[in-house]
Amino acid sequence: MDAEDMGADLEKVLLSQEQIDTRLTEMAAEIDADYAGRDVLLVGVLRGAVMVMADLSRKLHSPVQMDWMAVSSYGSGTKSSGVVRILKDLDTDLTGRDVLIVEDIIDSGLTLSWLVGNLRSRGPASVEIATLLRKPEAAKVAVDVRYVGFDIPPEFVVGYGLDYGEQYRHLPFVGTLAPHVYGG
Ligand SMILES: O=P(O)(O)OC[C@H]1O[C@H](OP(=O)(O)OP(=O)(O)O)[C@H](O)[C@@H]1O
Ligand SMILES: Nc1nc2[nH]cnc2c(=O)[nH]1
Ligand SMILES: [Mg+2]
Repeated sequence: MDAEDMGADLEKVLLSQEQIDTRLTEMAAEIDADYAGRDVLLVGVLRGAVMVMADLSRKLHSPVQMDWMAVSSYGSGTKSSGVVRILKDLDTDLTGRDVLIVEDIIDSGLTLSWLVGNLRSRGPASVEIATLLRKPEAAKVAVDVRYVGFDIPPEFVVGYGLDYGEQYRHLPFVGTLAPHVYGG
C-alpha cells in the first residue's frame, strides 16, 4: 500500500520508507557499537513496535534475543488514557540481562516511563530504550531515551506499526490523517 492507495484518508507523508530505513541503519550501527557483542534482550512493545522490531533487529550484528510485551494505554482513540495495562507479559527472566526496549513512538511518555520502572524492578543489568519516533512537545513525563529515530511535531501519526482504530499499521511509511478521518 502506498500514499496513493490511501486516497483521501491521508493528509501527508511525514517519513518515507527510505527515510525510515536509512535512520534505522544508523541506529543499528550505534546499538552494535554500544553493546559491542554483548547479549541483548530486545523487548518489543506490542502491537505498535512490530515493524520497528522486525526492521531494526535485522540490521543488528550483536547477538540478540527477542521477547514481547503487550501494554495498551490508548484504546481505540487518539489520546492516552494514562492508565497502562499489561495485556501480555514477558516470558523471559530479566535477571542480569541487558534489556533494550523497542518502541514505535514516545508521545506523552506515560507508557514508557511506566514500562521502564516495571522492567527495572525485575533485576536486569541495564534497561535502555530505542524508539523510532518521539514527540518532544507532547511529553507529560520525562523519559530517558538512548536511541531516537526522529523527533516529530505533536500530530497524531499512523503507519509503520502505528494505528488509528487498528487501521493503517501496515503502511510502509509514517503519515498524518486527514482531519475528516478522526473528526478533527
Ligand atoms: O508515550 P505515550 O503517550 O504513552 O504513547 C506511546 C504508546 O502508544 C502506542 O501504543 P498503544 O497504547 O496505542 O498500543 P498499540 O501499540 O497496540 O497501538 C505506542 O505504540 C506506544 O506504545
Ligand atoms: N497511531 C498513533 N498512536 C499513538 N500513540 C501515541 N501517539 C500516537 C500517535 O501519534 N499515533
Ligand atoms: Mg495504538
